[in-house]
This record gives sequence, C-alpha cells and structure tokens, in this order.
Amino acid sequence: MPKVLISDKMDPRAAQIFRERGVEVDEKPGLSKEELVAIVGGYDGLAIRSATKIGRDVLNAANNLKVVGRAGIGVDNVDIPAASAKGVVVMNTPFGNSITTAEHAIALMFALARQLPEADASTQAGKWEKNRFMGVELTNKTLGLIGAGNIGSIVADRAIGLKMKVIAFDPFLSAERARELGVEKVALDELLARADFITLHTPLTDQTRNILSAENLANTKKGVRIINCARGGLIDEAALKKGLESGHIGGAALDVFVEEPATASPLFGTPGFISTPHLGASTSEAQVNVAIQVAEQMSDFLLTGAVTNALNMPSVSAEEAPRLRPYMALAEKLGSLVGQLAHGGLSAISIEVEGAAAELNQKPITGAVLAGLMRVYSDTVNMVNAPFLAKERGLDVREVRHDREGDYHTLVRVSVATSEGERSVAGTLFGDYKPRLVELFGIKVEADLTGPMLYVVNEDAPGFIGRIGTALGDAGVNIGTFHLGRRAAGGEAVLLLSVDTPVPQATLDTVAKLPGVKRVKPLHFDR
Ligand SMILES: NC(=O)C1=CN([C@@H]2O[C@H](COP(=O)(O)OP(=O)(O)OC[C@H]3O[C@@H](n4cnc5c(N)ncnc54)[C@H](O)[C@@H]3O)[C@@H](O)[C@H]2O)C=CC1
Ligand SMILES: O=C(O)CCC(=O)C(=O)O
Repeated sequence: MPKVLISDKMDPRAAQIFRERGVEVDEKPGLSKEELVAIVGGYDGLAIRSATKIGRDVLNAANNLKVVGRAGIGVDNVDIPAASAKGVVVMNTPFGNSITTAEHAIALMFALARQLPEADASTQAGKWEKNRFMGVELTNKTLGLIGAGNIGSIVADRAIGLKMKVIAFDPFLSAERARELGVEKVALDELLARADFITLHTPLTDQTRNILSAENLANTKKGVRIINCARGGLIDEAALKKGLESGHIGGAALDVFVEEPATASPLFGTPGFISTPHLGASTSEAQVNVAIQVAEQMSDFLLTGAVTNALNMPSVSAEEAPRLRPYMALAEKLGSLVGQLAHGGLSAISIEVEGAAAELNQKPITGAVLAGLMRVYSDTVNMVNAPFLAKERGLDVREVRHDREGDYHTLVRVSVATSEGERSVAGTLFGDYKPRLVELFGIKVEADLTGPMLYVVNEDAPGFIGRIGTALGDAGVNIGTFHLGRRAAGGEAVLLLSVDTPVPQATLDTVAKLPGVKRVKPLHFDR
C-alpha cells in the first residue's frame, strides 16, 4: 500500500480521502527540515501547502518519493527541476483557491479605501476619531490589474460589479479575452499612469520580479493604493515604504512578502500600510477544495498511474511515452521560442505535424507546445492545464496533420498569429531523438535550442559576424555555437548563438547599436 505524508496543515478531508482510497497516510504538520529529511525516505507521496520547502536536501533523502502534491497554486516552495531530475511528479490544484484569493484582494482594496484596520484599532482604543478616517469610494475609480489569469479575471469581474473601470496589463491577454472580461488591455506604463488602485496577480518570474520597481512606483498616479495577494518579490518593498512615507502612494496592502514568514518587515508601522500573513487562500471553502483535489489526484497517480495537473510530466499512457518523449521536448522548445519572440497579443496558434510525427498522438505534442509557450508567462502552467488555459484566454488552437512527405522525415511546425502578423517556426528530430530547430520565421536555420541563447536580426553584410563576436568577447561571454540563416544574400539575416552565460544588458545594448542590427533578444531554454 502506498504511503503519503501530509506535512502541512491541511483540511482533514485530505487524509480521509487517502484512507478511503487505500493509501496509508501520516499527518505531521510543522516538521523542521531536519525532521522531514529524517523521515521522508519512508513515503511515496508528500502532500504540502506552502510551508514545507521541497529542495534538493529533502529530495536527496526521498528515495521512495513518487509524487509531491501541492494543495494550492504556487509551487515556488518546490524545486521542480530537482524533483524532475529525481523522477518525482509535482502536481498542484490550479483552481481550487482562486475565488477565495480574488475575494481577499477585494477585501484588501476596501480595507485600503476606508482605512478599516486603523479605524478599528483607534475605535477599540476608546478614541472616536470620526474626522481622521476620511475614505474614498470605489465606484468609478480605475483598477489596474497586473496579471489577468485565473485570479486576476475573477478580481476584474468583482470590481466591474462594484462599478469600477478595470484596465489590465498582461502580455498574454488577447484582445478577445479582454473584451469578454470587460477590461481594457493597456501597456504597463499606461496602467501606472491611470490606475487609482493597482492589484497584482502574476506568478513571480524573471519578468515579473520587481514589476513595481522604484521607477515604476514613481510613475504611478499620486495617491495610488496597491494590493499584492500574489507573490512577494513583485514589488520593491523598500521603494514602497519610501512612496508611502512621501505620501505619493496613498496606501498598500500586502498578503505576501519577499521574506516569509514576515515577522519583522521594515514596512510594519508605515502610514497607510496594512498586511495579512499570506491569507489569500485561507477560507474553509478553498481549503476543502484544494485538500480534496490534491488527495484525489495523488491517490489516482499512486494507485493507477493517472496524471492530473502535473507541472513536470505530460499526461501520456505508458505505451506511448517512449516514442513521444523526444517530440514533446522538441514541441516545448518550439513553443517556448515563439513565446519568447512573439510581439503583441497572441490570438491563434497552429501546430502542424508531418512525416513520422503525423503517426503519433498529437495531443501531447500540442500540450507540450502550449506549455512551452505559456511557461514564458506563468511557471504554474503544465501539459494538462495549458490547453485549457489557452482556450480560457481566447487563444484559437489549431492542430493540423499532413500526409505529405516534406524535406525532413519528421517535422513539427508552430505558427502564431499576433497583432503584427503570422510567425512560424519548425523543428525536426535528428537521429529520431535530438530536437533541432530548422526554420525560424521563414528563414532556414539549424540550431539546438538549449540553455542561454542570443537572437539577432540584422542586414546581411560583410564584417557583421566579427563585430558581434568582438562585442560578446569584450564582455567575457563565450559563444558555444553559432547558427546563421538569411532570406537572400544582402537581405534580412538571423543569427542564433548559444552562449555559456547569459548576455549582460550592457552588451545587449552594444549589440543593438551595431550597424545593420534590427532586433536583439536574449533567449533561454531548458537543457
Ligand atoms: N496569496 C495567496 O494565498 C495566493 C496566491 N496565489 C498566487 O497568485 C498568483 C496568480 O495566480 P493565478 O491567477 O492562478 O495564476 P495564472 O497563471 O492563472 O495567472 C497569472 C497571469 O499572469 C500573467 N503574467 C505572466 N507574466 C506577466 C507579466 N510579466 N506581466 C503581466 N502579466 C503577466 C499571465 O499571462 C497570467 O495571465 C500566483 O503567483 C499564485 O501563486 C494563488 C493563490 C493563493
Ligand atoms: O496554501 C496557502 O495558504 C497559500 C496558497 C498560495 O499561495 C497558492 O496557492 O499559491
């Protein structure tokens, strides 16, 4: 009988489901890391919330572990690459606590608008400071939403119900989905300039870290009130404190902090600042939802091998897996490439297969393309939820299977429709297992998409390669491989370089200024 450890506080229904399904379960919330390391070897599954940290140390000792189930959305407490390397499936419950978290953001917005915590403290201290707490109405105010995914779109719906005007910054939000939600899609600068309230609903990624930086906070409307129920690290906390002290920021409510538990944040005591201890998901309803869901998903996996909401494993049957695996790696890289390079909102994506690829189950290939594409925007996307999320965001997904024989024995082509037109990339497998890019935006180019890379579009002209080599060499960046392609001699050319270390911003700026360069973009792919 498989054995699971519930290592965080979880609704008792989780343990009940495990037992009913025939999975042995221990409940030990609040273990120290050392205590967990000492016992984790005895378990097939770990059911967690956010307190248990699953890093390499825990995984190294977890010699029987097959699955980690997160009763919630964010998995930043799990080292997913290390879990994958160890062969441990990581699952989450992507929707069970979304409504609850959205409601918490709305509650904090009201708390800021009417200074409820301060007014409560003052009243209970025996003061009757009726004149001190002048609030603002929400009606007709502009709410700026940074991130319009599951939670952001629920917040938008509730805010529209409160007669607010909602504007949203989310590079992945299509115009059609924005219309459906009743929000106005805007650029970040415009959101900062127009919003009376700003609420954040993105994961913490390289693109979103400090999205409200000192500079961006300075560009907000005077008196803006800011809410963060997503992840600590999205806001520069020191700059937020300064903004509150200067009066430029009218109020801020944080449920999440860079350092958690936040027991001594410098923000504490700052005028206009209110906080909750990562309570976004803490309602009985949400905790029942995520507990039931995680226990069912983990039991299914441990007892039948079925995979739901896995972040690091496609849902594929045991027979198909070996043939599909290299195609999924190729598909994920192609999806990631179009995601990293596409400008403007994406409205449609087409995944075409031909040759040997056309004989396979296309769903996992499509899932892998979408997961690669959307992981550029959200680290909680997986093979299972990527197609659903794409549909929910109004992305039109087409799958095409060609019978024709092409130049390659097997080919996967990914084309996206953006506000700037259609863009297409294609790849094949060398030796039936090695993913290779063979076409990029209509230009033949052969490249291995792996690790840090640099993409340059330039006018084909003598001396260019020497100049770019010098610019990178001067910055101490070693070039691993060099891939070139061009439309015609003297026409537009593309250059894909694999580099041993990411290219520093200053060097990117230097490359962008080289004669003939039209576009420079650093890329990153899993190895
Ligand atoms: N405080 C709490 O207790 C809880 C916090 N969360 C957190 O809330 C956050 C949002 O969760 P969901 O809505 O379920 O995620 P989601 O993945 O459905 O939505 C995230 C949205 O952010 C957008 N996004 C990604 N990069 C962006 C960027 N650079 N700029 C603007 N938008 C960007 C994505 O396109 C996506 O639409 C996550 O970080 C999650 O961990 C979730 C539940 C509870
Ligand atoms: O489990 C919790 O209380 C935190 C929830 C959360 O942050 C998430 O689901 O991303």
